[in-house]
Amino acid sequence: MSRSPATVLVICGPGNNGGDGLVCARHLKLFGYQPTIYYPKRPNKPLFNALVTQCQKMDIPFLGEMPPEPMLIDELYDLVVDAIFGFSFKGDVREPFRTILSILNGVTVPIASIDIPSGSGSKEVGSGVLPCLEVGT
Ligand SMILES: NC(=O)C1=CN([C@@H]2O[C@H](COP(=O)(O)OP(=O)(O)OC[C@H]3O[C@@H](n4cnc5c(N)ncnc54)[C@H](OP(=O)(O)O)[C@@H]3O)[C@@H](O)[C@H]2O)[C@H](O)CC1
Repeated sequence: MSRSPATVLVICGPGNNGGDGLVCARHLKLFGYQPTIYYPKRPNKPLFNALVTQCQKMDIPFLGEMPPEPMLIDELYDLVVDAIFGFSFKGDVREPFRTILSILNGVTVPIASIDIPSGSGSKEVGSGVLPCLEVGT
């Protein structure tokens, strides 16, 4: 990690894997890291709304857009947390996640995947993102 505090981009998907990402961001902040969240497709359910509120109250920023180039992610963040899809991913990956996964496949900073690498088994993204670490839940 090159910055102090280290910066972490947490990318959250629309299901419980994404919810785990929101919890992860909160804990990162509590442990002194500098998380930023990208959460493009938010289910309108009380649990997820509450998790978002908790992050907002802890002043964790939410990005409005995915950084468009892998190089930009490499410049701004020390680590990416992939909380996009877990075990309920199926079929061909749909937008906006198709673009997101292809950008992630170009980054050189470490990627930590929650549960499993997002997009595993998809034809478009091969074996999914290539994490340096998988964290089971
Ligand atoms: N006991 C446990 O094991 C626990 C695991 N947890 C974590 O939760 C995930 C599984 O959560 P789940 O909500 O079932 O599913 P996912 O987060 O993996 O994803 C579901 C959403 O993904 C969308 N989806 C699925 N396939 C695609 C695709 N090809 N393209 C785009 N989007 C896709 C899906 O959308 P639909 O439109 O299909 O509905 C869902 O929105 C598990 O892996 C753990 O990380 C929990 O923390 C609880 C305990």
